[in-house]
Amino acid sequence: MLGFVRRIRPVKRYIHMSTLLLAKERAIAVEAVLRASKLCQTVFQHLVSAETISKKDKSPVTVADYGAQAVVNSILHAAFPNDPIVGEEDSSELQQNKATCDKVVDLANSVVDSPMSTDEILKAIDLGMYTGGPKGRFWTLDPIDGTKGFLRGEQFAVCLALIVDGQVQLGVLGCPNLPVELSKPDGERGCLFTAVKGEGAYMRTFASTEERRIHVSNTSNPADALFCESVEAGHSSQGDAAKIASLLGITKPSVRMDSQCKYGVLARGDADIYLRLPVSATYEEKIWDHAGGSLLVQEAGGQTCDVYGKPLDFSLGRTLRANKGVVATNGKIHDQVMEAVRKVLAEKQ
Ligand SMILES: Nc1ncnc2c1ncn2[C@@H]1O[C@H](COP(=O)(O)O)[C@@H](OP(=O)(O)O)[C@H]1O
Ligand SMILES: [Mg+2]
Ligand SMILES: [Mg+2]
Ligand SMILES: [Mg+2]
Repeated sequence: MLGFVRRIRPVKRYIHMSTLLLAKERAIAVEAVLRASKLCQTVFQHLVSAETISKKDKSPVTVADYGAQAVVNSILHAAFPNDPIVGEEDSSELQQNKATCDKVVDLANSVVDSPMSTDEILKAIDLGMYTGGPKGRFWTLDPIDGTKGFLRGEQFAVCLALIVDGQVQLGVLGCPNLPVELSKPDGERGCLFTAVKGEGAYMRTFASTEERRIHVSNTSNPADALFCESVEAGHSSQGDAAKIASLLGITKPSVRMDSQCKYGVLARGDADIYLRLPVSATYEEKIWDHAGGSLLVQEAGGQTCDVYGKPLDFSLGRTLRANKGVVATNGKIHDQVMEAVRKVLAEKQ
C-alpha cells in the first residue's frame, strides 16, 4: 500500500457543468495534466538552453518526463487507488543517476501540495508499469508526448486517458505551447483538450477555466483539405503522405507538428486530416500516443482508424499491435482519404 499519496490534498475541481459521466475522473485528470504541464514549462524555462538543443542532449526532457509521470501518477493514485496505470516511463534508469533523480524530486515537489520523498517519487513513477489489456479500467499516460518538439521549444503534450474494457472513455491533452488560434502563432498559447465518450469534445486555454465545445471542420472537398503529420520523418512516412495528398488533389503544404497536438488541431477544425503512415514494418504504436487524441477527434465529430481502415484497438496491452499507423479525419472526407491511402500502400507491395 502506498501510504504517501494520502498526503496529497484533494485537488480543485474544474467540471464542465453538463458532464454527468466520469465527472470526478475528468476533474482529477484535468488537474493532474495541468500540474504536469506546469512542471514541463518550468523545465523548459530553466533547463533547456541553445547548447542542450545543439548537442541533442536529452537530459532536460528526461527530467520533465519523469517529473510529469510522478506528478500525474501520484494524483491519480490518491484519487483512485485501485486504478492501474500504463505509463510510458519507468524509474529503472533514474535510479542509476542521483543528480537527475534529485532534479526530478525538486521539480515534482514544486507542483504538488505535499512534498514527496525520493522513494515515494520513484514508486509513483513505477505505478505506470501496468500491462493494460481487455478487461477492467486503467489509465494510460504519456507524460511528455513529442519529446523532440519539447526540446525544440515547439509542440508537445501531456496526454492522459482512461480506458474501460478496451474502450477509451476519457481523454485529456495538455498542450502548453499550442497557439489558441493556429493562425496567430504569436498570440496566446496553452490549450487543454478534454473529451468524455458520448459527451463531446471541449477546449479551454491554460489561462481560463471556461470551456468551449469544439467540432471538426466542414471541409467536404478533399482537395481543400489541410493535413498534418509528424515533424519527425522516422515516425511517419512523409513520402507516402505527399503521394496521398497529391492523389487527393491537395496543393497546400502539410502542417508538421509534434505530439498529439495534431489530434487537437484536427478536433477544433484547424486541420482536416492527420496521417501517420508506418515507416517500419515492425513498429507498434503505443496506446498512450493515441488514446486521448483519438477519442477527442471522434467526440468532435471526426473519424479515426489505422491505415487498413481498422478501428484502433486499445485492448491488447501497451501497444496497438493489431493496427498499423493512424488515419484521422474530419469524417466528411474519410472515405476518399482511405481510398487514397489504400492506393498508395498497394503500390508499395
Ligand atoms: N518509428 C516510429 N514510428 C512511429 N512512432 C514512433 C516511432 N518511434 C517513436 N515513435 C513515437 O512517436 C511519438 C511522437 O509522435 P509525433 O511524431 O507525432 O510527435 C513518440 O512519443 P514520445 O515523444 O512520447 O516518446 C514515440 O512514442
Ligand atoms: Mg508519445
Ligand atoms: Mg513521451
Ligand atoms: Mg518516448
